[in-house]
Amino acid sequence: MSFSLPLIIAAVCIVLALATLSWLPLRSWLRRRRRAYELAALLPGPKTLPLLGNVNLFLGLEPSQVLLVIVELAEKYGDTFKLKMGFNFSFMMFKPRDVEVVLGSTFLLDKAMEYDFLSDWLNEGLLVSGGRKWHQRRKIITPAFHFRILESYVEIFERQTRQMLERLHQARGSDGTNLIELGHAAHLLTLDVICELDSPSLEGLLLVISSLLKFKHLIEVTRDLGSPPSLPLVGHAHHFIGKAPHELMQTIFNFLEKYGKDMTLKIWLGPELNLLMSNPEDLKIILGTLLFNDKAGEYKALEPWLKEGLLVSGGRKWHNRRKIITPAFHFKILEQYINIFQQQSVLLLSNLEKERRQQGQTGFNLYDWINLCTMDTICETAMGVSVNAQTNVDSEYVQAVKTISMVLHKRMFNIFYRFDLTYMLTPLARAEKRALNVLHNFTEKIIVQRREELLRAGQQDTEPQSAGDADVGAKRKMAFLDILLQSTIDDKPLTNMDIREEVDTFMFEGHDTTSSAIMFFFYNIATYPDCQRKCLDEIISVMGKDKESPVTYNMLNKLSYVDLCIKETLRMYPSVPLLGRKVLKECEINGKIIPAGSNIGISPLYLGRREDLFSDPNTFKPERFDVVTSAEKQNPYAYIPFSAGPRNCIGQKFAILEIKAVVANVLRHYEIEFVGNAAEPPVLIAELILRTKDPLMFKLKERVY
Ligand code: HEM
Repeated sequence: MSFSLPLIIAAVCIVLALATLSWLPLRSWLRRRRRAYELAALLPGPKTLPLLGNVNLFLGLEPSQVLLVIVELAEKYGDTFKLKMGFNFSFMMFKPRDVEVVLGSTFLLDKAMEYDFLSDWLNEGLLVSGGRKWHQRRKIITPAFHFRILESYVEIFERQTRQMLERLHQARGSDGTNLIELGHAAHLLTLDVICELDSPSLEGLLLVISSLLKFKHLIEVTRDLGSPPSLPLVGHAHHFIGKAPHELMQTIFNFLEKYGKDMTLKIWLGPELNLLMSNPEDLKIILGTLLFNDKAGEYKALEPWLKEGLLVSGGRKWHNRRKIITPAFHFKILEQYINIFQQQSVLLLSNLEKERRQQGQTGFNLYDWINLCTMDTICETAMGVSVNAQTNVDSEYVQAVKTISMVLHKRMFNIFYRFDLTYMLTPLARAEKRALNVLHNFTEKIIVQRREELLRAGQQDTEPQSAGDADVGAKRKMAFLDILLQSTIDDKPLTNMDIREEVDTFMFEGHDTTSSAIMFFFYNIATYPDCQRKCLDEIISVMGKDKESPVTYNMLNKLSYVDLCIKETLRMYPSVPLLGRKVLKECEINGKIIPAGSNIGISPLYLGRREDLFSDPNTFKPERFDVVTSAEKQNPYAYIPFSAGPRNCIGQKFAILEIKAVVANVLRHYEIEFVGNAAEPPVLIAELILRTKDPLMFKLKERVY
């Protein structure tokens, strides 16, 4: 058999090209192509040619004939058929019901490939752009088409029409017999009109007018919503100025009780409209659908650290990321983490033991030790390395996490730090910059290292070889980081920056929340000793009397009474006391008009303490969550410590397992006693994470059994 030279060269080129392509993106591309072929096979369509597909049907046709061919094909193959243009499928849809689904969808917002031809001229203008960019632009451009603004254009339409008529009159000739091309004249008219509208001064004016109109509209449509007395210009801001952090939340809750209508309260902070909504029926729409998927302005403070990570991002970016991160929380993966929970709990116990030995009469504050434990845990599970926070509190990374958490709280809740311009001049801004440097460098280093290890190993499930940093100790399985390193979006692997956003988001969202929950759990069972006893009995019956035996996934799943106590703790003390969403499009929720541009605030804390939703809400009653014995039926949108719906907490199962592992280990060793007045509930501060005004102090008594 003999081969010709061009054939051999072609074969070598193909082999080289395949070898240079990284296997992962190629595999994912092939998977997508296979899926596209499978789905396309379900639809009718004309026969295809190799490589060309159906391109031959349109070759050499005049534009007017293209439409005729499509109509003919529709007659032959029905309302929905496929065309294959080269390697890509196009689906032609003529059924109004299908068209409604496509055009009404919030996901199918990106334009077809054919629009790429426009991008040299229009770049990423409204017509061509997609995702977050399209979202933001559409929002600011929409008011320019308000009817009041359109009204001001009528004069231009009128003037330009008069000019066109003049041109037509001349073209008609003196005897009126000349033929005129009306289409061309109309084209010139619309060109003149649009150029006139496009002038920069008009743009500025439009912006001012549209802002005023928008503001007026906000006032009009929300007139019927309940609100406390307001002042001109400041709105309701004066009610909050000068209030201590713990008074702010109480003030809002009091207003809701007094002025709220249908459990909704309207608060104007200057020109900013905030709606506090707490009717579970409304929350079903807000949290249960993807209509309100964008986060409120307050989340901006998180962006310097988390950039566009899962917690902060919106639109398509959020959707793609959520899809690829979800498998990282599969129970098979969580099971691998139990060892880490156990090892970190043992370190916590040794720190608690040191404190216990010198606790004195006033006891000590458990929170800081718990917080270091949850920091170590999330770091090791998300990145696969330990920062040794519990044994090395002074580590640069640990200090940077603490600094940034403090900065975020201040930026979100202190008016002095709210505005970028004034904030930049404060020492806090400089501290934030230094901390961000440390955090970002650390995460980046781990990602680069792991990427290289994966590349070197040439397979996807290797253990890391070394961490190579003074702060970085043990090496673990890295399901979360590995999943991100192996994922693709639109056939492209995630960049180091993309991955850093998500790893940092886990670091932020995954440790303060859990430590707050563990601290309030200890507070509750310390002030309800019967519940503490029941927890201990259950722990001993599931895990035995050997205090040192490690917890397992199965054991944790059997701790059902502990589970009820965690649920009840999160009802009374939800770690995230307030959530916020931004309304992008005016809508109606159960009869209330919610205007575009307003913020929606939702408080899991307020909902959890409402008497009409939870009987005797200020009493710790874990049994209320027992589905077998309790008569109390929980509304899923009234109990929302992990939020609800498609954008709920992705880490909730992880969090519950971690809390159980820590409390089971601590309760086996110590009886927990609250030092303070148990009859006086702690004064709460509802910031980014729920905390108490004064530290909760505890004494630990060694258990002997
Ligand atoms: C008791 C512990 C926890 C509580 C009470 C909690 C609560 C919440 C809440 C209320 C949200 C919604 C936030 C919003 O809409 O603005 C949320 C989102 C999120 N949580 Fe948690 N969380 C906990 C632990 C964790 C842990 C351990 C992780 C990671 C391992 C985690 C990762 C996330 C992420 C990534 C999001 C954003 C999800 C998205 O927007 O799609 N959380 N969490």
